[in-house]
Amino acid sequence: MMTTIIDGKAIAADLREKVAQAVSALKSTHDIQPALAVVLVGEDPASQVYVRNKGIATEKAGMKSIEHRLAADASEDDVVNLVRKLNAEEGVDGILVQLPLPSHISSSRVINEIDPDKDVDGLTEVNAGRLILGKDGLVPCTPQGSVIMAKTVRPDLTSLNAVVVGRSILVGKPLSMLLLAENCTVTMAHSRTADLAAVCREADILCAAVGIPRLIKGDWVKKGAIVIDVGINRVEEGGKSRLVGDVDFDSAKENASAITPVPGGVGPMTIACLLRNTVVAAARRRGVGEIDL
Ligand SMILES: Nc1nc2c(c(=O)[nH]1)N[C@@H](CN(C=O)c1ccc(C(=O)N[C@@H](CCC(=O)O)C(=O)O)cc1)CN2
Repeated sequence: MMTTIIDGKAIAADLREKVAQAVSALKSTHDIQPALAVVLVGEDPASQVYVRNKGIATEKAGMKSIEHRLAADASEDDVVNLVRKLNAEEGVDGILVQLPLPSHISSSRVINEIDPDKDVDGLTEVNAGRLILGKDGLVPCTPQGSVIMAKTVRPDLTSLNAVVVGRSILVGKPLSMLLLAENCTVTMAHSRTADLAAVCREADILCAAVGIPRLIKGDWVKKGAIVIDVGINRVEEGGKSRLVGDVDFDSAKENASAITPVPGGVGPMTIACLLRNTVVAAARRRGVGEIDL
């Protein structure tokens, strides 16, 4: 069987181009330049890279990028006060607090301070509620990117059995809701699911977001399934550091009809969807209405 390797970089580049066109139209017809504010607390090296890449991508799409960096020992109140200030700023359309936060700060408290209409990560309780209720809101970026990728190989997901392995707030739970909205029959599985292999074998769409390197083996993948690997795990192998997913790519691709690689799969979609959410939020907040991207 020919297996399609779903190219996240190419799909993300395409989405970023569409966002840039929407931004250009907002500027020329409404004199609006969307602005994204990113808050980074501490010096986590990976977070610094992600934040820098978000800033570059935001500017490349023609939007304004605002960065706020707080020291690792900033208090929870310092972060909350900054979020409140950004909520009140008319010119800020999107607010994102880079995760993880230092352990002395409650991410849940900080995130839920964000104005839901500026919550471009889609992580506030209000946006989680909107997603469950099927109302317009802002949808978390990585799950949004995962569904876009699956739909590049199978535009209509109706009636498919989707298994989501992982139940995080950032990915597993919202991804399950998005697949339900696509009319899939969704099973939410996790590291403690009894006979996880058997559950995975039922999947027409198998999404792995559990954070365990290569947990999902090739013989857990049904012939012809679409495999979306959300895991990004750094492992040491042969004296070298490399990124691997939650799926054992080489064996899984023998059975899958389509599969996302790591790196170059879902990861790049995260930032592209963030840009999309920012332009969508800007158009709604500023009374232009819905943008179709
Ligand atoms: N507030 C948020 N914090 C975090 C999120 C998020 O969506 N919102 N997600 C991750 C980190 N992240 C973005 O913030 C992110 C992770 C990975 C990638 C990516 O493109 N990865 C590449 C590989 C990169 C490498 O070589 O190291 C890939 O998979 O191809 C983009 C964004 C946690 N925090």
